[in-house]
Amino acid sequence: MSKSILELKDVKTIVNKGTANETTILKGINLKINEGDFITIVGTNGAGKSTLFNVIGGNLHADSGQILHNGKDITSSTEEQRTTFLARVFQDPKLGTAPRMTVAENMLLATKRGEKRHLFLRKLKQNMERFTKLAATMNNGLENRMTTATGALSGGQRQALSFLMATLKRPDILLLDEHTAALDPHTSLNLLHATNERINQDHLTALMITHHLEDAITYGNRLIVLKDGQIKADITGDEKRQLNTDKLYSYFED
Ligand SMILES: Nc1ncnc2c1ncn2[C@@H]1O[C@H](COP(=O)(O)OP(=O)(O)OP(=O)(O)O)[C@@H](O)[C@H]1O
Repeated sequence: MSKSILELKDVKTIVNKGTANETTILKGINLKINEGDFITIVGTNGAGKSTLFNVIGGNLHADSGQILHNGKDITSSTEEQRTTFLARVFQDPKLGTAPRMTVAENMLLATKRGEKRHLFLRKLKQNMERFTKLAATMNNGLENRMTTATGALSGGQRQALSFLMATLKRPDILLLDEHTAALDPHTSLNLLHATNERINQDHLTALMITHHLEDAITYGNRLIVLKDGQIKADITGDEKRQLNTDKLYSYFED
């Protein structure tokens, strides 16, 4: 049996507590994420997908229930504490990179995720070849811009850099929050391919939110449908391999 990396037990989140607008967003999520799982997550707007990532990332705390990392209770640990084992890539290419620092400097910082970080010129030189090779795996010319300030990159290059940074120091859990949604179709597909390759090669454990049902079916070994704050379907194995968009769409309807 696969080892469980992260487990959510009956996790509920409530917003605007004690007011007329009090709403329960996640309504008792039970989810066991196993080592090596690549889980795609779909659901209608407002289903709770980003809230689920916020609760896993520690940006938002669960109001009840438990979150375990390698069996250890992390329910009340902070976002900062969780960066030691967790990395997240957002939809907005501006998030996740420091705009005035160069591509190589950003990559060097990323090797120290969750630690006290200092930039040493010597370390930059030592790592330049490795960073350039890694940048080249993104197939978008990032390797030719290693000494360019990140703010001057194209959106696609910047997002590819955010992805590389999230995976440079191997995370136990990688959260991809519609990380290709702001890119044009060609650039988006390119990043999706690079993402898939890196996750498979490095046997990363990843969760990816997407609104593209075809992508949710194509990528990953497991697919979760969130509906109204609950897990409506959790599909793996042959069922996932045989899934088509019509069948998947039916989970959204009833
Ligand atoms: N801090 C908050 N205060 C009030 N309501 C919130 C808060 N965070 C989320 N919500 C509400 O909770 C619901 C779930 O939001 P969430 O962003 O998790 O959905 P989502 O599935 O990621 O949607 P989308 O596909 O549109 O990104 C929405 O109705 C949203 O308006």
